[in-house]
Amino acid sequence: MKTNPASSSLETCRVAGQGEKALQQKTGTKPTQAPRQKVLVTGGGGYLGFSLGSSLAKRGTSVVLLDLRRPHWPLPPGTEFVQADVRDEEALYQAFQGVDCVFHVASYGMSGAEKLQKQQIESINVGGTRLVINVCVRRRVPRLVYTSTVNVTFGGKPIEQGNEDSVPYFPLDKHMDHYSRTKAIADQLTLMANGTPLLGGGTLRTCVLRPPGIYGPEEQRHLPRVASHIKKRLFMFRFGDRRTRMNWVHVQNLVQAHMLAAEALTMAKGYVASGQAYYVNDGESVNLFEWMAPLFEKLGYSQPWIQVPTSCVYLTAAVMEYLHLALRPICTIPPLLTRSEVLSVAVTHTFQIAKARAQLGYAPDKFSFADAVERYVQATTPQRRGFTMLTLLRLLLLLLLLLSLLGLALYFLGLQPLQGAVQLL
Ligand SMILES: NC(=O)c1ccc[n+]([C@@H]2O[C@H](COP(=O)([O-])OP(=O)(O)OC[C@H]3O[C@@H](n4cnc5c(N)ncnc54)[C@H](O)[C@@H]3O)[C@@H](O)[C@H]2O)c1
Repeated sequence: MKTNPASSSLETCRVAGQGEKALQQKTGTKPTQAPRQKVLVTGGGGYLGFSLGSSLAKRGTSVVLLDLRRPHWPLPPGTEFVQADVRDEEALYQAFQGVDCVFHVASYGMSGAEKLQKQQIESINVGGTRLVINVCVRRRVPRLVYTSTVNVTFGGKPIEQGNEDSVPYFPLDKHMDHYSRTKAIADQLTLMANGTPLLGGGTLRTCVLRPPGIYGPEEQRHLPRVASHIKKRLFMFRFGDRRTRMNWVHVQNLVQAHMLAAEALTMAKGYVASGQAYYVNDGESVNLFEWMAPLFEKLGYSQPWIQVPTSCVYLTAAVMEYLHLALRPICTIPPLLTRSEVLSVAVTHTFQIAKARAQLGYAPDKFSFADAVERYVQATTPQRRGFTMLTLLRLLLLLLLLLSLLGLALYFLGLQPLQGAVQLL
């Protein structure tokens, strides 16, 4: 993985707890060498969490990766894996011992079928965050960085070059998916916890980072899913205006932002990030279908060429969501797309990173999506296929399915999903 030259060293960011400082004054002792810093990353088995933990460990920090599941990758030196649930307070209490900074990265329900598991999403994203905050206070962890998302302010209405002051939280009751709603609650809980006194002395300082979609080598969530849809010829369709824009962030840029945010919660940096939110992205706005062009190219498939009205795609997504829920007791049919995913593609939502640049010193490196695709294609067996009769048959079947789903939608759902579609027209 490419190293990040722009990220500054975390060795300088250890903040002695107030009790520790008092002890030094009392005894008149001065530490000759700063003790090794220890941080904990929840969701440390996931893509961002593991990349962050590995980068921190490379800089000499002792890292605890806490996750329900083991990382796919071998643990690098300086890291320790703790298998635990962020909803298990006792497990968190054990794991947070001696930790200086918690990066709360774990979350659930971001994409695909997970998106519809409401209870699970709520208990992990909201309940888990509450416990993480409580245990920081009980364990005297002075810094907490929360990985939020742009979805806390984006709910399907256009946002162009929004910033932390210009765009308010999207109303909680209007969010189209539970993931975004619960991330918004967790984002606010984290910011509200800023300034909480720690048990036994000191103050908890918190901040939140709001990234858009994450990409990079070996990314597991978006790229393989989209690639599999492309290989099944489901991405012959495109929708949305060609002028629609969104941001992306390379994992290493996001790692850089997390490290800088942790540093900016220290006295050395005047606690500048204390209680602050930051949008973080690569500093570029792109159209999704143009941005994904290298993926089609490298997989050997043609670009999506059939333009479908967004309202049709939205309706189909609504039907697929309802079907998924209705059939759940019998079988699992993961929705190809959810309504909020359709809106993410079809509605412009771009954000400035000026605040992160100015306050954190964030300076995104230039990365290309094509490189991530190259790595993905090398790791999988590319299968180039021609436009055969079988493909044509599949396409016809798909069109038939879309039409039947539309019919079903009109029949069963009445006007509710139609209203959303009409707004899009
Ligand atoms: N991937 C994106 O495009 C994207 C975009 C915006 C924001 N984010 C945010 O970035 C963070 C990391 O995303 P990622 O792409 O690395 O996701 P990921 O799914 O790879 O990682 C999340 C990790 O959280 C773990 N987890 C889930 N429930 C848990 C629980 N109860 N206890 C402990 N661990 C649990 C999962 O096992 C997983 O390893 C998340 O907070 C996400 O909301 C991601």
